[in-house]
Amino acid sequence: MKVAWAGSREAFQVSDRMAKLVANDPVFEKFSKPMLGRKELFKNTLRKAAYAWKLINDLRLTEEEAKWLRHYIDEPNYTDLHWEMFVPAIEGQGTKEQKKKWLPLAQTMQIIGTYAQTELGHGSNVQGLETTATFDRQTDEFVMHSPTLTSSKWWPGGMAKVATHAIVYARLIIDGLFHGVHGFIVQLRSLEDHSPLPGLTLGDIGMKFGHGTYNTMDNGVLRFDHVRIPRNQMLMRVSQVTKEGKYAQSDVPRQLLYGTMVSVRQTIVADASKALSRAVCIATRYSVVRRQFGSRNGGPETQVIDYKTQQSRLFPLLASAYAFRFVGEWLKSLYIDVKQRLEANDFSTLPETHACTAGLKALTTAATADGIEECRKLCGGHGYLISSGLPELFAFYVPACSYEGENVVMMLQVARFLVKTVSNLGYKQPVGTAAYLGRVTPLLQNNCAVQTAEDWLNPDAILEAFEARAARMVIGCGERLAMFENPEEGFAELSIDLVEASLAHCQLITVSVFIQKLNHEIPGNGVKRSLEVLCYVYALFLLHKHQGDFLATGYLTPKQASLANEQLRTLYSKVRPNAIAFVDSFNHMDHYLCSVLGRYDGNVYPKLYEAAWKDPLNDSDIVDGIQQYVQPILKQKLHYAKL
Ligand SMILES: CCCCCCCCCCCCCCCCCCCCCCCCCCC/C=C/C(=O)SCCNC(=O)CCNC(=O)[C@H](O)C(C)(C)COP(=O)(O)OP(=O)(O)OC[C@H]1O[C@@H](n2cnc3c(N)ncnc32)[C@H](O)[C@@H]1OP(=O)(O)O
Ligand SMILES: Cc1cc2nc3c(=O)[nH]c(=O)nc-3n(C[C@H](O)[C@H](O)[C@H](O)COP(=O)(O)OP(=O)(O)OC[C@H]3O[C@@H](n4cnc5c(N)ncnc54)[C@H](O)[C@@H]3O)c2cc1C
Repeated sequence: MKVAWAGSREAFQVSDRMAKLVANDPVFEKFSKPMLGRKELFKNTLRKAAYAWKLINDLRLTEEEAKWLRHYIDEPNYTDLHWEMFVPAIEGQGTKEQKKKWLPLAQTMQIIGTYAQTELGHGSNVQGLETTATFDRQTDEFVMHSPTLTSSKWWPGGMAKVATHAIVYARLIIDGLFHGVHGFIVQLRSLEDHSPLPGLTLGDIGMKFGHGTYNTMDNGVLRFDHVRIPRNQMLMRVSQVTKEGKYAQSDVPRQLLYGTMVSVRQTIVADASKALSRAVCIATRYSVVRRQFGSRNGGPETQVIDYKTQQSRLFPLLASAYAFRFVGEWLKSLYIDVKQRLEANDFSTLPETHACTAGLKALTTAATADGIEECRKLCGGHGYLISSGLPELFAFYVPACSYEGENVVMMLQVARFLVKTVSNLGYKQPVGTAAYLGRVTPLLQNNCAVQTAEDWLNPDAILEAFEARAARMVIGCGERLAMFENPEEGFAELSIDLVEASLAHCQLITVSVFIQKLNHEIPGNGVKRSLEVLCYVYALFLLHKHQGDFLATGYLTPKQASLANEQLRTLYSKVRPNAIAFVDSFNHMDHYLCSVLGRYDGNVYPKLYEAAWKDPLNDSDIVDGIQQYVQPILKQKLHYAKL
């Protein structure tokens, strides 16, 4: 199962080696992070990043190994933006000459970059950005300027204190004419003494949710006061500005400007399973150790994992972790394919890839953030302790619902893709993830054939149910949209239904990828049978959670929906004996989990007790402030005492 989770034996070996490297190195200790002040926390992260970079070079780690190293160090930091956004932006949007100049500098970290798109006033609406880049023909330069307070760049990671360069998104203006938003490479700091360059105001935007997690990152604010950059620092693969100030667009579609976001959204989907599996591992191990009620004749109480209600909250999350792992793997291969096509100027699959990355980013991050919080509650009161590992994990993870495309805004992008697909049905056969929309007649006419709970243990029945639900919701939206004279007004009016239809479409993708995985790629019958159980749990849990959709679209009868639920209960009993094996297969080491509740050895109570004594308040019996503020209250005799 470890191999099935990792993807291959080699992948398992690489990640396992890096997990051990990090766990065994005291530099990467992280238990004390929540006790550190902001400055210490930040400096500590700088130190770890420098040490990690040295390790990567000294040990000549491959890119794959370096990624795992970063993963297990488990600390958001400036290098994330450098590697995940700055470098890909140059790769995807730079010309050959620009790549030749900038990539070697970036890849050796002689310059450190960030991605400065969001502003104080606009994040989701990229076309609404206000920063200007005005071409000056006399000097062959762009003048970067922040004309309003709301045009201040706001949020870019690593920008406040570390980055030497940024890809800045700004409105291109030539001779007073606006030519849309474009990316520009801008130097922010001196490479000699790291001071901000003239004309720039740079700072940190302040503390964020949670303590020891995202505050390791210096998310920044940046303002320009007529800062000049050479013309050749506009990223010019999509559009070019000549020395004479002529604006030209190549055959490359404008959407490629958004390409870096496609790349990172794919990474975010691949990472969702890592965060969810971590929370599920903690909650499952603890649920086996924790006992409440049910003692008979003085015997042990019941392990909380044996309560059906606990199983009904925990096991769907366990199954979701596996589902997200497989859909992440699948999306990565889709992305690698589109990347190769884009390099060869084939843009045909970009719209579908955009819809998949946007929609799956929204689906997986929302479910993972909610799932981590559910795991915290599954651990009862102890889940609220920092030492459980869950509060900090939640604080670290939850901004994924907002960054890289706010989740609802992303689902609306999927909706645009689906509406377009449906309106083209007469003359263009849909392919890939939308292929089912080409079979609307049977999907709208045939109803579910399930008659017994056993009938639900059938991938074809499940797939057809998810296809019919999604098709009926999407087509229904299409029909209602057609009644509006103004399509944009209709889209806004129906946006709630459109978001629900997009979610149904994305859930269909996750379910079908899980089923595909079982059909083709699982080594070993035992592993395959166990994963089948999880696949059914995932699908039937979604069916139960969204049974309103399945019933309202008329595909299922109430009886069939309740048979699905009956089957789900039976499936929980099949998951139970393997629950610990399922979470051990994630191969999360104690160092990575950083949780006294999720320890591999199950030695929870002594370690929980021990962790409490490490709190600085326990350094002495009488702490600072007691004598000054508590003792006087105890000793005073005021009139309230008489009441
Ligand atoms: C201490 C430890 C140290 C470790 C040290 C290690 C050392 C070094 C290690 C080296 C090793 C290397 C590896 C390191 C790896 C590190 C791993 C790190 C893992 C972390 C991964 C996660 C990173 C997360 C970081 C988070 C930071 C966050 C960043 C951000 O948030 S950036 C800002 C993001 N902003 C948004 O997403 C904005 C959202 N808005 C939009 O996208 C758009 O405005 C819109 C789409 C909503 C609307 O667009 P528009 O107004 O143009 O309108 P439309 O008409 O809707 O669209 C037009 C048209 O375009 C199509 N379209 C839209 N978007 C896209 C797209 N993206 N792609 C393609 N097409 C698109 C749309 O469909 C329309 O098409 P059409 O006209 O209909 O055809
Ligand atoms: C931790 C973190 C790190 C970040 N790092 C970076 C970075 O490195 N670089 C960078 O450039 N940015 C970064 N960002 C910014 C991030 O990309 C934006 O916050 C994100 O894109 C959301 O945009 P917004 O803040 O404008 O939200 P808004 O769009 O203002 O969202 C507010 C609400 O309005 C709703 N809404 C907005 N538009 C619509 C619509 N059309 N229809 C219906 N509802 C709508 C949303 O659903 C949401 O509920 C980061 C953010 C965070 C939290």
